[in-house]
Amino acid sequence: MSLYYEAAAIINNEAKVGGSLKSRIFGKKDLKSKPAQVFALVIEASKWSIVLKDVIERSGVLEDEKKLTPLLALLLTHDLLLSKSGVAANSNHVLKLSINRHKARLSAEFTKARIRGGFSSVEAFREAINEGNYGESDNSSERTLAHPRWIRVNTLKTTLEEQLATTFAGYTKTEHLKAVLTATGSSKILHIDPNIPSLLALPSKADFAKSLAYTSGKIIFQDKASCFPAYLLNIKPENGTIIDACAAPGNKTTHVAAFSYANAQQHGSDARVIAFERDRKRAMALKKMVNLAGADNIVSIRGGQDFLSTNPSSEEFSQVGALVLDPSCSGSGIVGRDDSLTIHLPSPSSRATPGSRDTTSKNSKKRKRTGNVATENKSTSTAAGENTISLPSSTDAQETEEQEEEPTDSKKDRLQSLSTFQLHILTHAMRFRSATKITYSTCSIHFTENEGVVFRALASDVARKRGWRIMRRKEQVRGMKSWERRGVASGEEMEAVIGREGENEKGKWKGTEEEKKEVLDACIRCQQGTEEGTMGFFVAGFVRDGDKDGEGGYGEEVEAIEEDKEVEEWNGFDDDEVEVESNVVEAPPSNKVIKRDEDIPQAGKKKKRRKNSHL
Ligand SMILES: C[S@@+](CC[C@H](N)C(=O)[O-])C[C@H]1O[C@@H](n2cnc3c(N)ncnc32)[C@H](O)[C@@H]1O
Repeated sequence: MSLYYEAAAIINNEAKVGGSLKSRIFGKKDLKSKPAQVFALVIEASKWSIVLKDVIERSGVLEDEKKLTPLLALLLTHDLLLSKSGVAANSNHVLKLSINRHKARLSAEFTKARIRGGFSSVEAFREAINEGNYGESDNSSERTLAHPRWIRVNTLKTTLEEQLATTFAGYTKTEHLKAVLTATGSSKILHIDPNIPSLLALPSKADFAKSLAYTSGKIIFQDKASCFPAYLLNIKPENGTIIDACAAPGNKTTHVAAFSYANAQQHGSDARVIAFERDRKRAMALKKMVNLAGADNIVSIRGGQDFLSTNPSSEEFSQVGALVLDPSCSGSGIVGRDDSLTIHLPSPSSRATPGSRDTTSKNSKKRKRTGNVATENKSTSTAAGENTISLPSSTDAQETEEQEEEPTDSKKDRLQSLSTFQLHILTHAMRFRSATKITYSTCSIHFTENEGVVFRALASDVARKRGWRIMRRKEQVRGMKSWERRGVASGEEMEAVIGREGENEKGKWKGTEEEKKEVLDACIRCQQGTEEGTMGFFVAGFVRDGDKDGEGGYGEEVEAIEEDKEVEEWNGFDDDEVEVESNVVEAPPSNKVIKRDEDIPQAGKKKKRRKNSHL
C-alpha cells in the first residue's frame, strides 16, 4: 500500500483503534511507509487543507479522476505542490499518474490562492499557514476560543520579571484573558494570571518549545488547572517534607519544589520533596524534568516505587507534613492542545465556475475558520457547505460529555474501579503520622472520581479517627479562594455517597445540608472550553489539627478494597500527554462521534495491579 493509501486509512481510522494520531501511526505494526513520513504528511496536509480544498475544486481534479477520493486528492496535491521531494511514488504509479495529469492547473490555482491571500512568496504563505493565521477572521469577536498556551515561570531558576524582560520582551500585557483566547497565532500578547503566581497565558500557537528559556528549564508548559494542587497546598515551614505520591512526569513535583524552596528561603528552613512514581519508565521522565527544572537538590525520586506500599508510620516519613495526590484518572477533562485537527476536504462536484472564482474573498483571511465538526466515518458537510474531517474541539468534547445520556454500565464500572483506587491513595495518605495537609486532584470531570471520592474519604475511618476534614474555601490561599468554579453534585450522585437518615451505613458520609454545601464549596473545579481557558480539572484540600493523632488503622473502606483480590486500575491520560507531548495530534475515529472516554481503553494502559502486600 502506498504512503497515500496508508495515510488515508489512518485518517479514516479504518483499523477502528483509539488513541492519539501519533500513537495510532507509530503503534501500527504493519505500516509499510515510515511512520514519521505518514505522520508528517497527515499533519502538513491538514494544515494546508484550507487552501488545497479550493485549489483542487477549482482545478476540477475530482471530476476528471473518478478513482481519486477527496482525501487522496488532498494528500497527493499536498506533496505535488508543497513537498520538496514531490509525490512519493514510482512515476508509473496510478496515483502519481492521476495527480500529475493536473499538475499545471493545480500549480496555477495554487499561485492564484497565494496571490489572493496577499502573500508575496510561498515561504510567506507557509509561515501564515504554520502560525495558523490563514483563514482567521480579522474580527476577534468572530474567532473561536482557543486553548491558551499556559507557561509557568520556574522560580527555581528565574523570576517572572526576568522572563518578561527577556523571553517575552516585545509582548504586550493584556488584562483580559479573552484577548489571548481569541488572538491570532502571531499576536504578541500575554496575560499574567491573577490566580496562580508566575503563570502566563499566551495565544495557543505561541511556540516557545525551542526557546532557550524552555530548553533550560526556566519556563515550563503547564495548564493553569494543573498548577492548582501545588498552590492550594500553601506550603508553610511547619509542613516539613512534602510527598508527591503520583509524580511523573513532574509538573506538580517541580511546582511543589518551587514553593518549598521559596518557603525555605523565607523562613531559613529546608526544602524537601519525596516523589513517588510507580512506573519505572515514567520515573525516568520525572528525573529528567526534575533535573531540568533545577529541583534535583530538593526532590528525592522514588522511581518504580508504589506509594501504596509505603509504611506511613515509618521513621523515614516522620517529617512528612503534607502530600500532593494526583493519581491516575479517566483523563476526561484533558484538552489535547492539538486534538482539533481539522481536514478540509474538496467536494467532488464543485469545480468553481468563473463567477465563483471571483466571489471568493479577495483575501481568505477574512473567511471565518470552519468550526470543528464532530464527524462520523464519512466527512460531513458544515453549514458553510464545507466537507471536513475533524476531532471535536475542547468545547465539542465537553458538549459530547454533557449530551451523553446515562453512562453505560461498563463506563460506570470503570469509573467505580478508578475511584476505589483513588480513595485508596487518599486514605493511605491520611495515615502519615505528621501529615496535616493534603491536596487531591484529577483531570477528570466525573463526580465519581472527584467530589464522590472526597465525600467517601471524609467518611472513612482514618479521616474520622485522625481528624481530617475538608480545607474550607475561606481557609484557602487567596487565588484559590477567589476561583468561582466550585464542586458540583446532582441529587442522584450524592445518594451514592451520603448515608440515609437514621441508618448507619459503612463508608457513607453523614452531615447536614449546610455541611454538604460547605464541602462542595471547598471543592475546586475547572471546566474545559470556557473563557477561563483551562482543561477540565478537580482539586480539593484536606487538613487536620496536628495534635489529633488517632491510630488511623486500616478502616472499613480499605477492608472493602482488600476483598477484591485485584484492584483494576486505569492508568489514564496524564499531564504529559498534554503538556510534554504537546505535539500529539488526534484524528477522528472513523465510525462514530467521538466521546473522549471511549478512546481511553485503547489509548492508555490498563493494568491489573496486585493488591498491596502490606495491607
Ligand atoms: C496523573 S499522573 C501524575 C501527573 C503528575 N502529577 C504531574 O503533574 O506531572 C499519575 C501518575 O501516578 C503514577 N501512579 C499511579 N499509581 C501510583 C502509585 N500507587 N504509586 C506511585 N505512582 C503511581 C502513574 O504511573 C502516573 O505516572
